[in-house]
Amino acid sequence: MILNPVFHKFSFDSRNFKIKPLVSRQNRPAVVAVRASNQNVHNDGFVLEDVPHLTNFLPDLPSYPNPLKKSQAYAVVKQTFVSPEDAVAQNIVLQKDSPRGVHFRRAGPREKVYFKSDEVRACIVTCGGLCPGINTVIREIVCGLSYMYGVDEILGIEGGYRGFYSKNTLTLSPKVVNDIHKRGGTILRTSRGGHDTNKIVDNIEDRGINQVYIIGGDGTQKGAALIYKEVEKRGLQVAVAGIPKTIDNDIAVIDKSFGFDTAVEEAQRAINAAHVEVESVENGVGIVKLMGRYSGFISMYATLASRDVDCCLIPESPFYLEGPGGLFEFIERQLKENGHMVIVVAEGAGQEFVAQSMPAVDEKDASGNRLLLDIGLWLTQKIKDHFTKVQKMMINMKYIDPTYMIRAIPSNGSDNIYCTLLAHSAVHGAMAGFTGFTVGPVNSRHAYIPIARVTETQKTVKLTDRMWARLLASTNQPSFLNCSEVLHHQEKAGRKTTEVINSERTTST
Ligand SMILES: Nc1ncnc2c1ncn2[C@@H]1O[C@H](COP(=O)(O)OP(=O)(O)OP(=O)(O)O)[C@@H](O)[C@H]1O
Ligand SMILES: O=P(O)(O)OC[C@H]1O[C@](O)(CO)[C@@H](O)[C@@H]1O
Ligand SMILES: [Mg+2]
Repeated sequence: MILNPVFHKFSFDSRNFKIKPLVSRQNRPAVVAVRASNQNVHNDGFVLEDVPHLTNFLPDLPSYPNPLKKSQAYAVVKQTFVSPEDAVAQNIVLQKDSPRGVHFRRAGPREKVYFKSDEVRACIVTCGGLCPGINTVIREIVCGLSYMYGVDEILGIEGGYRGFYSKNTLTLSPKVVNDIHKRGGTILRTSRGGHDTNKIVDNIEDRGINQVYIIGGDGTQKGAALIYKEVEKRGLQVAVAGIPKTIDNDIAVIDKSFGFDTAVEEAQRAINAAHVEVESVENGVGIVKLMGRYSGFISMYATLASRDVDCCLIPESPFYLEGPGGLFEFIERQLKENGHMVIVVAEGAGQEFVAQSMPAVDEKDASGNRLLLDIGLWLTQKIKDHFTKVQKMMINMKYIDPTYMIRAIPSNGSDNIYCTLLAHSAVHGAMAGFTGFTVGPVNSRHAYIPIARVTETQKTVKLTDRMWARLLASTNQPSFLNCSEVLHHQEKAGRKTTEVINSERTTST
């Protein structure tokens, strides 16, 4: 496991159960002793990967009783505050003798806060691509700060990171954000590129901002980590909270990113349209392209949800067209047996094929992300050419690219609830003085996670996990790989990524 210096390691004192700092030995993970039975102290490998706190660099910061104590919303809650000892386990499937492993601090309100409500000046910024639910997160940060903590100074930074120094701010209040969850996109607007840490932190200082809520994907979270470090260097009382956003669901550690379920649901409409089209003609072949740069999660889940998909192609699983076990052979068989078929392809799949048939282009967006070649159009043409020219067989090809339509819709009910939990967790964390953290559910429990932990690797579909096997079993498509090739591919794709992800999730769901 890779440990970053910003990780703070603590141990549980087995007698009074106070968390106390543990001296780090050459940056090795903290292995601590806890009382496993009333007599024996076991070294059972409990590790808490904690997030920074403002008092780490501002030790004299005063604290105050949490105003939630007086909140009508929490008036009858049995346990308003999360115990400081509560931790969320990263691995919940264990064997009798396995070490207890990595834990994160449980998210939620704390007994003490490190900001007086009338001294909070918060800001919210959204960066990177769109995703359903961003407006809901904005709404719930604003309402959460206002209704739970009595904060009334909340600024919206317009147009992503560069908005800190190149745009005016919006004043946000519960009234302003009341209806925004019904709209797709982000009312604050977004951008790629333009992250200048010093200029951003200068601006934070100039505006007297002391809580920064940053909604965005892996790139955004890397930017948030730099902002946190600069804030710490300057010794500012500024809490930096990251809220992970990505439609690709490629953020490590957390169970799932918000908007993902909405995207999978919306993808059903495109898949259904493709199915209706190809079912109604002779030799109909439908292709639906879905988002997913490096991770095929939307495609995999949309396929599993649909049952009208005959073949799903994702970036993690190399495929081939010709010969035994190839895509053409499978299409031919499906057409002979059913008269039609539907293929779902993730936009990042088969990029190496498309690149071979095009003059070399290596374009990047403003954030430095490689721009993808259009696998959907390429595949459509290849299939058409093969069946009409080589097989002398007429096929009816229908290509649907709903990618931006899926990303631009408002979030569904369950994502809205999820967004509320994320926003509230971020607000409670910042008010409690935590900083340099990302929030998110780990095994269904919301946790504060060190930012570096979610940016050190991207989550991808593991071909060796049971979920991909379930998909193959459901579609009965070719796997395109035998077992040894899968492992070889995983190795080529980056041993580190595989190892880290495997160590994050040792169990297959
Ligand atoms: N390594 C980095 N360090 C600092 N800032 C970064 C870094 N990578 C990206 N950013 C900044 O984060 C913002 C968003 O990054 P990016 O465009 O990669 O989207 P993202 O947050 O990864 O979201 P998504 O990929 O889901 O659309 C941009 O303003 C970019 O400048
Ligand atoms: O909005 P842009 O810059 O076209 O980016 C599209 C990319 O953004 C993502 O939606 C991630 O946010 C990817 O799935 C997609 O490749
Ligand atoms: Mg990204």
